[in-house]
Amino acid sequence: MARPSANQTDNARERLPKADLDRDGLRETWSLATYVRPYRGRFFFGLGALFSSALLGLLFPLLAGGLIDAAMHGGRATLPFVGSLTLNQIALTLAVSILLQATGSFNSALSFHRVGQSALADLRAAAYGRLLALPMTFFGQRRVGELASRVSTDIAQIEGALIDSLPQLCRQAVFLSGGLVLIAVTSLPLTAVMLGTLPLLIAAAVFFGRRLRRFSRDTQDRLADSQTIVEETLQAIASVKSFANEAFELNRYAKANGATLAAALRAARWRAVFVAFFIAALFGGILIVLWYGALQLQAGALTGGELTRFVLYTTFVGGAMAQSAELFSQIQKTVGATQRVREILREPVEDEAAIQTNDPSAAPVERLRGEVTFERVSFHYPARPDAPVLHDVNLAARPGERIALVGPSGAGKSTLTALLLRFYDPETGTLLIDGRDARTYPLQALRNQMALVPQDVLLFGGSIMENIAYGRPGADATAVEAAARQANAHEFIAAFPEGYATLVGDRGIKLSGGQRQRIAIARALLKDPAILILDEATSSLDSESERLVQDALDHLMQGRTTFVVAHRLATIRDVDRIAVIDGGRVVETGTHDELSVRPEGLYRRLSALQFGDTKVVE
Ligand SMILES: Nc1ncnc2c1ncn2[C@@H]1O[C@H](COP(=O)(O)OP(=O)(O)OP(=O)(O)O)[C@@H](O)[C@H]1O
Repeated sequence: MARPSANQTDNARERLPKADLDRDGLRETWSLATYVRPYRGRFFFGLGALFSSALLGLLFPLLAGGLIDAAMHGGRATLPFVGSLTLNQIALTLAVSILLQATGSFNSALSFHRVGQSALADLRAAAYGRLLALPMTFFGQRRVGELASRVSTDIAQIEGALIDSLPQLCRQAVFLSGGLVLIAVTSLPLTAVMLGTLPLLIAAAVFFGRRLRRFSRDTQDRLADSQTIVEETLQAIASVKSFANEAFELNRYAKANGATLAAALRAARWRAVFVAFFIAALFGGILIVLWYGALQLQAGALTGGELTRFVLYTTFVGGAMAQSAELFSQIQKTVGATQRVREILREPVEDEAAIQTNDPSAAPVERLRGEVTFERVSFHYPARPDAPVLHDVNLAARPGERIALVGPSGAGKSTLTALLLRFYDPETGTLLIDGRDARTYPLQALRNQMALVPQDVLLFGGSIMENIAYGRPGADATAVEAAARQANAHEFIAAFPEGYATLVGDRGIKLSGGQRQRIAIARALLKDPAILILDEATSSLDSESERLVQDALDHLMQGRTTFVVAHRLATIRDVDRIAVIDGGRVVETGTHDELSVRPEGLYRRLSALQFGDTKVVE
């Protein structure tokens, strides 16, 4: 999946639902502390630095007011908590406090970033590890792309909370409580006047805030709609162009874009009204405080320095209050994001042992002989309990036997191979491998002895060497080359100027279907499995390529039990036995010759369909 851009992530974060701040939600969020624990030393150091710099910040109005008082009263002023100082001493203290404050801010910012990023890297790794270990059932019930982007958005939200919101919350809490205490110390009547103007501002902020949020969510939704159009059309650009539908798509986009603009303008009008009101209310409030303060000054109840100090503290308190609404909403979003990430971390994995040891070889199984027996196996996919897929399937493969699974589309061929790989377990009946119930083997160790050569071979972004070595991570260059030779891939690889270092995938060269298949065969050869599953490509290759692939497959199948999911009957002449599947049942088994002569047999009918009425595969 394409990595979301910063902008997309921000948009997605903007749209995250908020959770109720109930006890469970907060407990879930608190559980994130596990990820911070390894870095707790640095975390508490950062917290200490943060509180010190916030407290030093609170000194500023006190000293600034003191400067004015000293200037007006013979060069010396008496300050609460500090004592009597000269004008220059006050200025020097102020300069030192600013320096210390900057040092504290530097240390706290650096510590919170380090702790936050490290904890988040651990959380991302844990979430990814968990996702990889979840059973196929989980992926069958969710849209994987959506899931991946949701996890990355949720983790970005948590990251923002750890790095920005939490330190901000602490700083603002110091400013709010410290500021309130210090303005009350400065002048109680003036504090009462200031607090009197607050309810109006808070009510306005809540009223406008709700509307603004609704409008901006609306804008984001519409923006997402128009982005979906862009993504869809770019992904399917070949279809758009081949249908010459550029104008149609442009029109569709123009409508969605127009709706985004209309929503954005509606939000902008409210925002403008809000800004105008807030500025008028803010300055009005300051005017009232200043007017009353000036009266107090005139009456001699307050000094000029005290009034300055008071106004500065008021801006601290006001700023902290204004930020608290945003911080509160960030906390709500973070609680929601944590809950969703924790849901994934709690999902049961398919093989707990593999997760814990993180080492597939931890529970080794001796080399399997490759005997496979489906014994009265019935199965339905967990997502569709009402649609049975396999009914009472009996099928046995001797070690080294090659069995082709043929049958109409949707008959259940791939499902049988999915059970063999233990992506799912049978509903009833048993799958035996070397005479032992497949469920009793350690999952990773079992899969280590199987290889799947799929229809659509996925090559990872990286070199050809890395792509082949995927079959046995850590394999050396000689082994990779030997596998490539056996898979008839060496020649075309060596013909590239960069040979095995040639990059493939999104940023590299594009290989043909036949070349990709031979890479996949080399991968499987390197893995050296006892049991092999070939999901044959539906589209035919040209005859030369087909010969090379077939030859490579012959090498691969030697000495291994092989199940070939066959779509084209022409390619399965050499198998030992054919199992014909229809409607989830094995309806016929036998060799090509045996099945071709059964008068009413399904195989004979399928052959007739593929090769013309009279001709049966030879
Ligand atoms: N993940 C899934 N969840 C639910 N149902 C599924 C799933 N995968 C397949 N099915 C259903 O199971 C049935 C058998 O599918 P399966 O893929 O095994 O058929 P097939 O014989 O391999 O078909 P084809 O030749 O077209 O690949 C189909 O009806 C299909 O719709």
